[in-house]
Amino acid sequence: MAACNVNSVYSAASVSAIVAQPKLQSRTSLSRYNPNPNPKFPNILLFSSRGVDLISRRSSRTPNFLVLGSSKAEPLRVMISGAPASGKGTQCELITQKYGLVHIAAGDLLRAEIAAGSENGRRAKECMEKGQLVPDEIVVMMVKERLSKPDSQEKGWLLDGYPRSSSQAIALKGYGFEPDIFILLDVPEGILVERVVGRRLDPVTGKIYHIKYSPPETEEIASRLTQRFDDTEEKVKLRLNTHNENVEAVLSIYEDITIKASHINGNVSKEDVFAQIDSALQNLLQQRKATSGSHAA
Ligand SMILES: Nc1ncnc2c1ncn2[C@@H]1O[C@H](COP(=O)(O)OP(=O)(O)O)[C@@H](O)[C@H]1O
Repeated sequence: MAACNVNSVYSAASVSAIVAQPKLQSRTSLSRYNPNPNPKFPNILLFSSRGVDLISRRSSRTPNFLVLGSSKAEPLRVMISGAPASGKGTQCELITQKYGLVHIAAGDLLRAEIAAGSENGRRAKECMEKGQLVPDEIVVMMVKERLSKPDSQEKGWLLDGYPRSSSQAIALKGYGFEPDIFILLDVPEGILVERVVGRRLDPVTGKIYHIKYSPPETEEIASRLTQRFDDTEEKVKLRLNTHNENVEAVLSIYEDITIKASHINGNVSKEDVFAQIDSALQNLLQQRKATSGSHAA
């Protein structure tokens, strides 16, 4: 499904312009290494999605390789997706606590833009009111800029609610941002609407409550809780439709790195869902260790 059309400002040309400017994100610069001191035994460059490692041949006869320089442990790059109220926020909190990643939520970036009163914010709100996707020309640049900041580059990132369409995935890939893992929170649809309609935010602490399942601790907190403008039954149904229309296209792009963290009947606790995610992330780190070990061998 296409993004929402706001005042006809969305054009295919603007998106292809975004996609057509690939920029290789290499965290290891070749200039960091000394030039090969012995041209008789040429250096070997090992290219991988993790950057560039320089390997020098010790002798032309012995097939031993000495790793002279390798990029320091790469931070994790994680994408998380799921229907409205599938628990992305809760899982993101648990993931960032344990793995120290920078949490970047596309919806939060858009709400900040609305709060800032910008033209992009005004246009985004029109789409969000309808439960539709905000045009790529607004979202892609916002996410790309946040991912490019030094904290995301150094600590790694957890991208929440992006991409929501194949064009968003392709645009980000064009800028050199690709995830190590794509997590899909799989929650039965029946429980989602109830979760959304009862969801409340404490604007002071940022904590999310549910009036029935996770009520505020005190009267004082209860009196200041707010509700997101799109957390009504009518709007969540629209958002669910949008999610269902787009999820398969996005999944097909990340098929080989997708894990589904499942709520089965909706009865699984947040700790159990996190355990599934945690185990997938640990496996990924183990695999990396094994791969870097075999490079050094
Ligand atoms: N990647 C995105 N592309 C386009 N629109 C988005 C994107 N992320 C969020 N939005 C807009 O913001 C709204 C709220 O998103 P979010 O805060 O993630 O909540 P939800 O859990 O309902 O998806 C979405 O319904 C959509 O209109």
